[in-house]
Amino acid sequence: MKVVKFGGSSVADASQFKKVTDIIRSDDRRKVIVVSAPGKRNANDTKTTDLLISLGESINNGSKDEQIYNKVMDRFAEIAKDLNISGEVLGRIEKRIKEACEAVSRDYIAGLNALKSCGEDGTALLLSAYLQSSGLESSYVNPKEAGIFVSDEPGGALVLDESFDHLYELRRRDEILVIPGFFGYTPEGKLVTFSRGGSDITGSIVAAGVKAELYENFTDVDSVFCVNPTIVDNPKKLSTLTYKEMRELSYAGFSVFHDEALIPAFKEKIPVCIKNTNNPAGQGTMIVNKREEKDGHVIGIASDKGFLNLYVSKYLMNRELGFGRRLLQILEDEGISFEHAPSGIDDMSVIIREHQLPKEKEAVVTRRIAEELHVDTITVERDMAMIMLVGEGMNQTIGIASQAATAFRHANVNIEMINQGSSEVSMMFGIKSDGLASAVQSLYRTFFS
Ligand SMILES: Nc1ncnc2c1ncn2[C@@H]1O[C@H](COP(=O)(O)OP(=O)(O)O)[C@@H](O)[C@H]1O
Ligand SMILES: N[C@@H](CC(=O)OP(=O)(O)O)C(=O)O
Repeated sequence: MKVVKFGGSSVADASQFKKVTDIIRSDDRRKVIVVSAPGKRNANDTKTTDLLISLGESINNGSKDEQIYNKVMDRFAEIAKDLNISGEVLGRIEKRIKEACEAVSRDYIAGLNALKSCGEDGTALLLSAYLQSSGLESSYVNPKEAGIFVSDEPGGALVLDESFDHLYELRRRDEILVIPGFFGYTPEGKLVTFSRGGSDITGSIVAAGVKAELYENFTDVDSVFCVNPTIVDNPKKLSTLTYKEMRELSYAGFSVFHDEALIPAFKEKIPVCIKNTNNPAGQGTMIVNKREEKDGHVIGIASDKGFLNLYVSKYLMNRELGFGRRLLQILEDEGISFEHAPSGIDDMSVIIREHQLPKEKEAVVTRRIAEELHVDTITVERDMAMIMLVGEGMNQTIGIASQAATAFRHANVNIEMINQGSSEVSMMFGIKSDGLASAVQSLYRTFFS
């Protein structure tokens, strides 16, 4: 049995639904289907999830934006019309969206989660109806019915262990099951979504639960590339990656697969295959537990903007027991999570995502650090980017850092920070954001040309 997830780009319009149906029909092991909400049809389009979020915000600000509401409904109506799906299905979708809009007025956070889930829910209803009308026996399965139970963390839910046994029961069903991705229910019955891009997580949870032979993740690229294809033209395709490599790469910027989505599949050792809905015959990328050719080379370069460096220095910091703990405690008190914390004898840097430390909070945090830790210097440098070189065994290979440093020099980009850290499979470089593209291109030439 295979679990197959189709991302937003794969269900963006009726012609994509037809490709999805052909893919499902072509292999009778494709029994459990997880879908996202309709994504962008072209570069200037808006994802349905983003429309739903804007709709929820408008309700919260006091007046429901009817234009956005109509845009959401039009997207579903157009797909239904082009696929000849009955008005009853569209009526069900509309009813759910209206109920979620009312829920937003009562309780913004809970209501917004319900509203966000309508994108995936509507897609699942439409797809199962279309599969039926195409002669494939199929049912829509709500995540509650499937037994996807999650923690009560709206917009960032985590799966609860009990889900996996419930999901195993789905194996008893004969027809093709279509499950909306991106959300689950707390044991008390409250709908909660995963973080953005979370349909990948649903797919992985379901694959682990039903003990699938393969988790196929269909998107709009032929494979995972060794570098973001929007930064380097025609980059090298990766045929195989390990779970560990992919998790590092996703976390550090490979948006093609959610970084949290690997864990359930990894625990059950279910291989993951990333494939293209627009070219299903292509080989795709396999993500597995072990890769044969561990040649010690860099296999991927991930990058992301939007970081800051909170830097503190204090003479004799090395002698002050508990300094690091107290600094990180202040961040914890203020609800700020950090990414990396490289340190020197008298200095410590904490790398934080910029959205975690808005300007108002920055003032509070820096004042507390200055007053409570009596530091000599404290600075906050924004507009930082992180570049991660990833590859199993890479850190045992001599010369990677020096080759990387040469690549940065060729790109004329100053390295602000290097962190080989505790990960066995990655090396991180911090630079100013404006040098990101040229640094990544230069690293690509060094390691892949
Ligand atoms: N290293 C990479 N390899 C492949 N795609 C990448 C990579 N980094 C970023 N991407 C982007 O990820 C996109 C696919 O992910 P996403 O937009 O979430 O698809 P979906 O609509 O299927 O959920 C690609 O179109 C590509 O632009
Ligand atoms: N629709 C949700 C969840 C998701 O996984 O979407 P996509 O498959 O388009 O990345 C989002 O936009 O966050």
